[in-house]
This record gives sequence, C-alpha cells and structure tokens, in this order.
Amino acid sequence: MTLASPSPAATLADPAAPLLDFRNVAMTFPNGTTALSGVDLVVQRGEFVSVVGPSGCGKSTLLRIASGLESASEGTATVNTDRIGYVFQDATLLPWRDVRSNVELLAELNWQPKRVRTPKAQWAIDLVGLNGFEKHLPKQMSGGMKMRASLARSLTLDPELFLFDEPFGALDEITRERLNDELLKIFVEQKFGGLFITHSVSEAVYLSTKVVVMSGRPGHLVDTFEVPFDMPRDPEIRYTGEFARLVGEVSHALREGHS
Ligand SMILES: Nc1ncnc2c1ncn2[C@@H]1O[C@H](COP(=O)(O)OP(=O)(O)OP(=O)(O)O)[C@@H](O)[C@H]1O
Repeated sequence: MTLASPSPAATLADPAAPLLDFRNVAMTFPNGTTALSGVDLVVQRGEFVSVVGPSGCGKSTLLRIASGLESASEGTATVNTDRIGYVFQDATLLPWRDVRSNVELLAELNWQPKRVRTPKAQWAIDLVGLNGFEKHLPKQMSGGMKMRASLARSLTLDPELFLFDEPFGALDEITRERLNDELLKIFVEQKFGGLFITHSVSEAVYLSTKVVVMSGRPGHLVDTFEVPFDMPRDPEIRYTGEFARLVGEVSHALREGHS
C-alpha cells in the first residue's frame, strides 16, 4: 500500500536538515513488548538507506514511526518533510479501479484537481514502465506490475522521503532484480531520501548508499556500511568480487547481531 503520512512525530522546516533524524528512539507497546531501543538513524536527501535485521527486530515499527503512524515512546523522531511515500509488500490496489485510477488515488485524496492529477499519474505510470497498461485491472496484472502501480501511486505526491517495507519480498528473483534497477533509476532521477527494509542482504547492498544492520529484539543498530559503488549503478556490479565481499561483511554483522 502507498500512503501519504498523516503527520510525522515532529517536523522541521530547515531544508539543510536531514530528512529523517532518529535519536535514541525506543518503542515499547502497551502490552509491554519493547520493539526498539536506542536507535540513532539519519537519512539525508539523496541517500538510500537499507535496514536489514532478523525477523521481529522492529524494522516495520521503525518505518511506522518515520511515517507518523506510530509515536516513539522514548527519544526524538524528527522528519523534515511532509511529503512521504510509503510502499508496503502488498501493493493493495483497489480491485475495481484500473491502473490509471489506482495511480490517481492518493492525488485524489489530496484534493488535486483532475487537470493536475491526470498528467501527473501518466508521468508516474511512464516512469515505472506501465505505459500501455493504464486500463488494466489489478486481477489482470502480475505481482511485479502491481508493485509498479503501487510505486507510481506514491510518486504522484513527489515524495521527498520514501519508505519501503519489503516491497519486493514476494516477487521472483528476476522480477525483483528488474524492479531494483527501475527503482534505482527513479531514485537517481527524483533524488528522494530512501529508507528501505529488506531481508535480502544483496538487495540492500545493490540498492543503497548505506546499509544498517539491526540486532534482534529489542532492535538497535549494530553496524553501518557505506556502499562505495557509483550511482547510477551498473547491474553487472552484482557479479563482482567487491560486491560479494561487502555482502559477506553485512551478512556476518547480521549473524553477529543475531547471536
Ligand atoms: N502494535 C503492536 N503491539 C504489540 N507488539 C507489537 C506491535 N507491533 C509490533 N509488535 C511486536 O514488535 C516486534 C517488532 O515488530 P516489527 O513488525 O516491527 O518487526 P519486523 O522486524 O518488521 O519483523 P519482520 O521482519 O518479521 O517483518 C515484534 O515482536 C512484534 O510482535
């Protein structure tokens, strides 16, 4: 699903400030479960940060706090924009709407007039490679196409901060790699800040400018890796020794943080 944030925990107006700035963020739910503790995390404009960590360590909770859907129980969670895109693993398109009207949905809910939202939706449809499929219903689309439509729906709001909760987790390997390349192309063009949750270390390294590794619950950051490969990223980088080495280092940190 794609969302525009209602209102993040705190917002600043300073354009030089990081898009997202978490300091010592902790989250304990009313039932006593502590999902996060002492999380410090910054996402700057033009940074693509992936988070990897064991199941249940609080990754989705982190995104929900960033989006304003949850409030941190301790620390400060500052988001320096109200233009937030949110893409979930499930594309959650409305089954009775075709691609075009699904993509227009958020703009419609944001009261954008049709003369503005229709060309904007077409721009987003073109950007994600769904040109020619505007009249297709979700039941006529593959998982990859639905995810493209979900991305396009969020792009209509020109997000400055894009939150991704395992968007490609349910897709086959080839479709996932293709969508990774398309997302990177959009990232390079649109220059948003990205916060991307994934269980795939190689996906994290391929997409990101920075990979952070979380410990088991309560989740906190145990390691950060700067990714040295240039943007736009050459797909062939995936098959190099340098790439494999970095994937190995992140996987090792993940295992250490888990034990
Ligand atoms: N609303 C809630 N109330 C109580 N506990 C919750 C709530 N939401 C999440 N939790 C718990 O907080 C912990 C972190 O959940 P979260 O979904 O953030 O983890 P995750 O790292 O995204 O997991 P996964 O990788 O399996 O998707 C889990 O133990 C989960 O059961």
